[in-house]
Amino acid sequence: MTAASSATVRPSIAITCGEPAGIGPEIALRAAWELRDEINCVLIGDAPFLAIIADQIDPDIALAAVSLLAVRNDGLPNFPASRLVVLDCPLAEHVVPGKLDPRNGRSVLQMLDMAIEGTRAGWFDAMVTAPLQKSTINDAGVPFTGHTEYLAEKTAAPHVVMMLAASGDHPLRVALATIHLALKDVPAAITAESLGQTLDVLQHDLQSRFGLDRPRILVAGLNPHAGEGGYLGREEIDILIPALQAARARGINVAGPYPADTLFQPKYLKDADCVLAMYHDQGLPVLKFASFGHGINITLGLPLIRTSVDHGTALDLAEQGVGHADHGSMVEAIRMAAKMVAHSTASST
Ligand SMILES: NC(=O)C1=CN([C@@H]2O[C@H](COP(=O)(O)OP(=O)(O)OC[C@H]3O[C@@H](n4cnc5c(N)ncnc54)[C@H](O)[C@@H]3O)[C@@H](O)[C@H]2O)C=CC1
Ligand SMILES: NCC(=O)COP(=O)(O)O
Repeated sequence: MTAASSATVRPSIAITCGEPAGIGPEIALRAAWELRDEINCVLIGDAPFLAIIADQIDPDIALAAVSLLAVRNDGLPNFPASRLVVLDCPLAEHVVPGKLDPRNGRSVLQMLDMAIEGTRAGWFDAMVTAPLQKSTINDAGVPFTGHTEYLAEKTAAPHVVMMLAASGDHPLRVALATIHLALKDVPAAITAESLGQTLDVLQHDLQSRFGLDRPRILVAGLNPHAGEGGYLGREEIDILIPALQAARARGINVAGPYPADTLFQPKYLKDADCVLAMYHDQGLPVLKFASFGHGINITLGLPLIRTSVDHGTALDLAEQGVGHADHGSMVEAIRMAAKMVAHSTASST
């Protein structure tokens, strides 16, 4: 039984604080404190370091540190909402805001490992991640592409999908057919099989985690003008159209491929639950233009709920000290995780 299975209990959500030299610790603390009456946010990070940042934000923020061993033995402690629980994940080195130190890279990954363990064990109902610096994890000697791929590997998820969502009642949602991939490798990665798996994951998770009965998915073409009848590329004719036909035959409400430059207009979007873009920089700039600062990054296809912010580590802001970063996207990511917990609980009962 997870912590949110009783309506009277605040959902417990793990928040990994991410790259310590970035804005992650600050936005995690600010958001957790703001939401404390509705959500039990458990921060995962270096407890003494977080205490310093908390004090700089607001001396009223009260933290209670617990060790992984204690939680493994006794479960999450039950503190009142006026104290934020910190699951201690010690850093290797002193942090200088704005200055990356690969010696802390492995601790950042340990935060993720703790969140995964705790979410799978039922200490947490979901996990939310603050941004990390992908290059610093690689500089620490660990090949790393992103949280999405790391979580897929650690949970043995066969196929995951990155989806970003704006906030609001009828939010724009943009999912990606390929994720962190060099542009030159994109065309070869788009196969009928991978597109079919992506559409299956989208359909499944939009139903089970978002409560949408029959989600309508619009698919962007890969090439300009969706290939212009084959004169500007054949991927639409050879791969996308057959994959969409097969998905329709499986009962998925999918349309396209549409030219990506015309698809993102209200006429098309008003009846859509999600747009599937073919690659990272085809879909995400649109979403970020529409809602930067309030967008949410969601990983679909995992055996757990994970959301994140729509931005990176913002070292330029961290370097200036606390008080410059907007924590709006973190608030939305935590709220979205809590909503997904509620939908998932409802759809499994
Ligand atoms: N979920 C994650 O872990 C993500 C991590 N990243 C990583 O972050 C690092 C830096 O990426 P960049 O491309 O520089 O993007 P970035 O989002 O860190 O910064 C881009 C611009 O947006 C501003 N900005 C970002 N977040 C803000 C906030 N909360 N409030 C106010 N302004 C904000 C920054 O000051 C900067 O001017 C990279 O290593 C990248 O991989 C990027 C996106 C997501
Ligand atoms: N552009 C989104 C991004 O890079 C975040 O990736 P991930 O760390 O959530 O996989």
